[in-house]
Amino acid sequence: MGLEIIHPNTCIRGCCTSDSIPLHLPPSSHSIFLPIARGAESVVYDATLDGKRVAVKKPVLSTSDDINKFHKELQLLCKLDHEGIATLVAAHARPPNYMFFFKFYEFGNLSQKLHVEEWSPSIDQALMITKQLANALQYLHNIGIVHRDVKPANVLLDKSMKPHLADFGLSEYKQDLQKVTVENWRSSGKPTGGFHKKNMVGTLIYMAPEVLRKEIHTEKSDVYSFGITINELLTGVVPYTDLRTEAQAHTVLEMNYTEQQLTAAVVSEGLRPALAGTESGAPPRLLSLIQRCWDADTQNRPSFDDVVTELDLIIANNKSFTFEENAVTESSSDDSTKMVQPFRKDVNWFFQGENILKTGCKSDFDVKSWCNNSKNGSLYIPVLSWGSFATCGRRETMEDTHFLMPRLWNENDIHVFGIFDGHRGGAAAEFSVRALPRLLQTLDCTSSPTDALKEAFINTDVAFRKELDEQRKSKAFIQKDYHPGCTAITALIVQNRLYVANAGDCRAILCRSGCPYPLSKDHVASCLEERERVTGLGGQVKWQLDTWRVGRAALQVTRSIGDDDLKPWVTAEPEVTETVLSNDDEYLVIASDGLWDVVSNLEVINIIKDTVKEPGMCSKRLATEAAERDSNDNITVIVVFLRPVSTAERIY
Ligand SMILES: Nc1ncnc2c1ncn2[C@@H]1O[C@H](COP(=O)(O)OP(=O)(O)OP(=O)(O)O)[C@@H](O)[C@H]1O
Ligand SMILES: [Mn+2]
Ligand SMILES: [Mn+2]
Repeated sequence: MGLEIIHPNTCIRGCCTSDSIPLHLPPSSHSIFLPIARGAESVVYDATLDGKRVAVKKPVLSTSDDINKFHKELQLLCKLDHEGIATLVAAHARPPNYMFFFKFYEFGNLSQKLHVEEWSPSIDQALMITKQLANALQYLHNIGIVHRDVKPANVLLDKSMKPHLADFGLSEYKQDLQKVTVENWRSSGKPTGGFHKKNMVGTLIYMAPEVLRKEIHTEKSDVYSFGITINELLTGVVPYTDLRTEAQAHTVLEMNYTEQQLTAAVVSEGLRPALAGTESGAPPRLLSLIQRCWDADTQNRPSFDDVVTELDLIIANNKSFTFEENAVTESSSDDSTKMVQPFRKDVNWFFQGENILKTGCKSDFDVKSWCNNSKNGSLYIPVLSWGSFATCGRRETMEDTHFLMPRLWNENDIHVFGIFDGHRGGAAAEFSVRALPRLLQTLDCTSSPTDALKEAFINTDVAFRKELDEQRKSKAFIQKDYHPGCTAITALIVQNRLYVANAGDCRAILCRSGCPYPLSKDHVASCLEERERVTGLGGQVKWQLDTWRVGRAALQVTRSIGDDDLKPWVTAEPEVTETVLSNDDEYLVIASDGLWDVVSNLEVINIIKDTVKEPGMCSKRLATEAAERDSNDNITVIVVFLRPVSTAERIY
């Protein structure tokens, strides 16, 4: 910053000083714009300082305690200098304005990224974030500071997805912890007041048992919160909702802990969030590190020095895993290679799908050609909100996957959503959920949306089968009769037009003027048209057991990605419908057959009618209903509202 430091560079009281960070600023140096977040104790604004974008944190100062707290936080921030910690670039610490100026972190906080944007990091990204965060905490602990509020909402991400630990509002020096803990709990004597209200609510799920028991907070309490945070990063699941991994969807959905019950369970029953599975691509050593971090006994938790050492080993092994995935495994006496061995037979299909475009990724596609740019102001543009819910239901494994990609290409009026329902294993669904949206974004500029969707489906199928073939050839433990596949449905919204591409028996419907309006047709062998298409191509369809089925594999669906033993009959070419949206269109429901098997189109509309009008809640309600009706399949539901919903309808 070219900002001049005005001497003496101190706060009004003289207790905060810095050689490099300006502590009072001329009013002309900065402009403050809209708030980006309202925290419990501050409002954070988008702002510029000396021409550069910054985030300004203005604490709510209502008592003299609040002002003391501001000075304490500033003193502390002036001492910190680490790339894994949000950088304070300036402060203003004189009445009437008390403000912190931070470097602006473009990608917001990790909690938003995971749960609002539903970002799911690759294992390499997750490991990078884990390592940087551990480095930052190691640095803090080594200079004698305990953060005390480690959680995804306090991890800010920059453009390259590097994490920066923020929010030192609760931090303390180690030597002061005992005193502070006692004071804090004493002042929380009032049932709703003080520390309890401010510092407990919202962060409860990251708090270590000793903190919940109101015993002394130590630096090991940060280790616990770190463990919970990293597990959340790997699973994408908010702690204790555990929804993606539970077998009995309906009982879990109704399991609604009160804060007290949760506290009791964490403290005395050792309850923890569901640990990430190896299907997340996480090395088993990382999973066991997480468990050690959240051990009930502080003595069993590693220090951050230990965490960092262990992470270095895990990352080194992970590299050899991802780069040598196809290599022949040779026996080796090296200990670290042995750890990796059990992993090599599991191909990470998410990862394979993600890497589809490593080479030849061109993006000269001018998507604007899809939009109607006429000055005609009467063009109807739906206002979207979206949510999803996925559960494995009564099955033991989850073979459904889905993605939500609103504002594709950063275009306000282009959005894509999709569901993949795997069969004969999850590989095709895992591969496709990453590959298809990527392929869609790199098509050449002449395609119409309909053709682009068709091409994306077909290219995904070709790429998946090619990858499978390569895995087979490289003797990567894949059996000869392994022919995974998945059905796929994708809804693309471009301004007022909705395109639904479907291959298989997922389904999308629109609620138009209160009635269900189908947007896709199920491709199953019991449908005469499809049966004729398959036999026309020389494929076999036979009545077996209870229904029509295709080929030796006896597949019920007639279109899919993968299923290479049934190509070309079971084609990946989707049928695409185009619908012009108007103000009559309320919402879109896309789901895997786990829902449609037991809930009809009309019932879906009726269920949403008496559910809180929030898309995530509606999705969950539909999936719960299907689970309760004994759907014996995985269930994935996406709900997209196409009109703004009034607050009254939301709260209800
Ligand atoms: N430098 C920054 N760049 C971008 N966004 C930021 C920045 N600092 C804060 N934010 C946003 O503001 C939110 C609140 O910031 P912070 O946690 O520092 O405030 P707080 O009032 O202490 O919040 P809490 O309610 O967690 O106590 C962050 O979660 C983040 O979304
Ligand atoms: Mn915060
Ligand atoms: Mn805070």
